[in-house]
Amino acid sequence: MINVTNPATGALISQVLEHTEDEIKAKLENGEKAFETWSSINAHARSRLLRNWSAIILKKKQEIAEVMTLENGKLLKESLGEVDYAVSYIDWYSEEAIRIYGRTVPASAESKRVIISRNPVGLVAAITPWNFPAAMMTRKAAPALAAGCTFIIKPAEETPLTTMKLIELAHEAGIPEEVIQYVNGDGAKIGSLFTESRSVRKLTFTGSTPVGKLLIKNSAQTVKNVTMELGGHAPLIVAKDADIDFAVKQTVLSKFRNAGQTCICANRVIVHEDILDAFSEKITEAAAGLQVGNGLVEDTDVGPIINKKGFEKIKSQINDAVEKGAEVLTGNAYSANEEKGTYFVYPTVLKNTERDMTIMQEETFGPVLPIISFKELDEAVALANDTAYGLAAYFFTNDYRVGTYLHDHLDFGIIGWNDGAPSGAHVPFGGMKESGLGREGGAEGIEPYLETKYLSIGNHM
Ligand SMILES: NC(=O)c1ccc[n+]([C@@H]2O[C@H](COP(=O)([O-])OP(=O)(O)OC[C@H]3O[C@@H](n4cnc5c(N)ncnc54)[C@H](O)[C@@H]3O)[C@@H](O)[C@H]2O)c1
Ligand SMILES: N[C@@H](CC=O)C(=O)O
Repeated sequence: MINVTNPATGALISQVLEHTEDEIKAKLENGEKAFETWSSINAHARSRLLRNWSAIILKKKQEIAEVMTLENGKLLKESLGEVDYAVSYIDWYSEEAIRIYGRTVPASAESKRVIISRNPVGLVAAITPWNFPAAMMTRKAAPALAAGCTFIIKPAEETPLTTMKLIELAHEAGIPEEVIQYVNGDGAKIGSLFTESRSVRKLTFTGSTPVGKLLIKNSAQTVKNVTMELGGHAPLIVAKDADIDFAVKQTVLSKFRNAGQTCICANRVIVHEDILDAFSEKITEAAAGLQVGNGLVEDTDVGPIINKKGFEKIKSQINDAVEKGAEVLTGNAYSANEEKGTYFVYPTVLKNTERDMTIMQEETFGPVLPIISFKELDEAVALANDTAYGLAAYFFTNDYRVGTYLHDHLDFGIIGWNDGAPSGAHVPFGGMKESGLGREGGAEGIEPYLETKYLSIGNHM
């Protein structure tokens, strides 16, 4: 049994049954069998079913958002926004379902014809994290179902309820039970069952880089197609000419959303030395004004940290930075109750940070903003690229030459130029280097669910 608790209060919300190994294997078999029928239904019918699903979700938006806030802790307004964000993936891929085109290619002989078709890969297994329990699920399920694949998901143990609700609604919308399924239980155990299974033809994962690497390695046993959306360590560069007030607003949005527990959160702020004091003062004032508390309370700006492990990681990064000489401009304050299991971190701004501090090397996943200064642009680029990660990067400038230079030189999959919130169903989301493989969203996001089949017809008239 998995206990699902509210990270803001420690209260038990629900107990969820863990699936046994036999049950999981049976579900994988059912998913594989259902592929035969689901993949042969015409694309317009699949598109209509996806539209039914999104309409039903929107009718239950408030209920789903409340469940999400209870199990994840994020602000209710952020949960409501996430339901819309999750639905936008279903809507986008309901439209892409009817635009999966093949090609004909001029043959090399008069007696031949060549046809290239795009076909669904088969049963898709997904493993998702707790930080976006609705959107990370639909970003995978919607393109999979649109392409004609069947789908099975293991949500994070911390937040299974949102996923279970969305899948119940998919069935209510008319999508057959074996076409979209969930299993609950331990990540490592279910991960092994997914990677070992020959029924699963594709694995899609969002979560930490170490787990992603393990899944890539284990998927080699059955040569599975994989998509990996892993960790980030986003730099945010503020150039000398930037509109400081605008940059501060966007940095707050990027950094403190979901209490800093977002893979594309700004993790290091790199500010030109001429505006360092002005920027630091303004961002400190903005961060210090944020209210920390329960996401169900209207005035809250920053909710709880998901669990003790996340809390300890954030605290140790702040301590390491302070020990190595960082100046605390605000924060470095906590409200933790071990007995209840509730952990809050007050928005923290650190100045005088250095490259050798852990916070400048690793993903924080918390509301902490370290600032480092630069003089020349190539120095800012070197600092930004000095990481094994390559998910998102941001910069603020109104000088097109600075902007295009930064765009050309930053090694990241997602770039926000004067934009702290670049995500969307219509764009390809994903990272370079150890931040992942493949893209989700946009026209690119359906590609990983399709195989290319080539037909050569000979002896033609
Ligand atoms: N890219 C993202 O959106 C994202 C999301 C969540 C966490 N993270 C990163 O990961 C860190 C730790 O968070 P976490 O512990 O929730 O992430 P995690 O990678 O451990 O968990 C994500 C998902 O993977 C599952 N999982 C765990 N171990 C597994 C295994 N061996 N095989 C298969 N599945 C497994 C979990 O049950 C969960 O569903 C965070 O601090 C953050 O840096 C990134
Ligand atoms: N925050 C991401 C998801 C991963 O954390 C998004 O914007 O989609």
